[in-house]
Amino acid sequence: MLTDAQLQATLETLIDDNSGQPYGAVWNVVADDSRVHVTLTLGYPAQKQQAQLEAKIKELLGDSRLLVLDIDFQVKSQATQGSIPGMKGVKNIIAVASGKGGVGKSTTTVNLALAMAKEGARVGILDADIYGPSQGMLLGFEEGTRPQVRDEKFFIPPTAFGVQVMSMAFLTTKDTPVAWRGPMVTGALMQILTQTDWDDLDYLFIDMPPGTGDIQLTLAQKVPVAGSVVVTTPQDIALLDARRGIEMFNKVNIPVLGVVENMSTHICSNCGHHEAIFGDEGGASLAKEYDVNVLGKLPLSLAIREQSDAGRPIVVNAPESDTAGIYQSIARKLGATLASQQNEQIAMPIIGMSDD
Ligand SMILES: Nc1ncnc2c1ncn2[C@@H]1O[C@H](COP(=O)(O)OP(=O)(O)OP(=O)(O)O)[C@@H](O)[C@H]1O
Repeated sequence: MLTDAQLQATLETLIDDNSGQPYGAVWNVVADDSRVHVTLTLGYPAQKQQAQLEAKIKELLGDSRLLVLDIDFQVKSQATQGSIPGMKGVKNIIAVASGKGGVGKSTTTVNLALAMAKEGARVGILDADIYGPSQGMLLGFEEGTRPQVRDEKFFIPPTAFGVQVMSMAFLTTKDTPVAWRGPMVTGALMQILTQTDWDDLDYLFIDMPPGTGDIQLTLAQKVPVAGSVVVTTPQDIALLDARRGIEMFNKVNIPVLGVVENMSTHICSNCGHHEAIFGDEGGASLAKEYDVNVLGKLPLSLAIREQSDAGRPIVVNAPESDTAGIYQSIARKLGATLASQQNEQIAMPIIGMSDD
């Protein structure tokens, strides 16, 4: 029988699918005659991997004793671009952007946020897509939803499926934002961001306005972002636009944690056949050119659209579906990539809420 130290050393060599690297020294093993109790402490949440990891560990150790696996995690605040002070109540802000509209950025944001919450994290969404705020609809909020206000100063974000949500749409009528000019938009968004009473979030996802114009650039400079995700479709033109998205983040020193390729293949609803109508290497070549990862590819799927439209995104509506599994995998990879930045924010100054 292997000693605890030997078991631990073996586990350290196991490859973490989410980072592509060995797990390393994140294991603690305590064994007796009848059972092996393994605790894994990660820098990102991975609760949904419990069964899969148990199977991998059993196979690797080849030990006949009962295996008990606890997966713990501790999300750390990563540094922000130019060391901008972080936000109170939020460990890491992740900006989700696209070079152009309609590629599925909002759908990707909501499903990734919900997937991250299912992995065990505390998650929020800020809908900064001023020209087409859709997070309220995607999460099934009634039209006219308004946040509660505390001390006449702070918004308490409404929650859906355990995720805290704020949107410009909760504060305006349908026609208001159209007339807004750039500086007003960024000013209003910064105000919403800093005046929201975010409650102890590991990750706050920002659904950015589509495109790479002044508003997006100003937001990327002002919001204390730890990392970004660029959503693209495989068509060439969208990829060209996605390049601009990556370049924008590079310009302001925000790490691009990865690319999500949306509507990547078509799945026939009759026979289930996958077809890459727009080619299947677009995201990969983009990622190679800019040295970023493709975090995952989502199919063009009727279920994604229908369930989003119905206010129950697929990750909560059909959590065991293959598509929900892809979002879970992307969420974990995103968390692992962010945690591996080795850029932890130390003695973080904080902006935003205060009770003074
Ligand atoms: N993988 C997918 N399969 C099928 N439909 C999808 C998929 N992803 C998004 N959609 C649908 O495409 C439309 C556009 O998606 P979404 O609103 O998320 O895009 P967006 O990039 O945020 O758009 P905008 O730039 O206008 O905010 C929606 O009707 C959505 O349901």
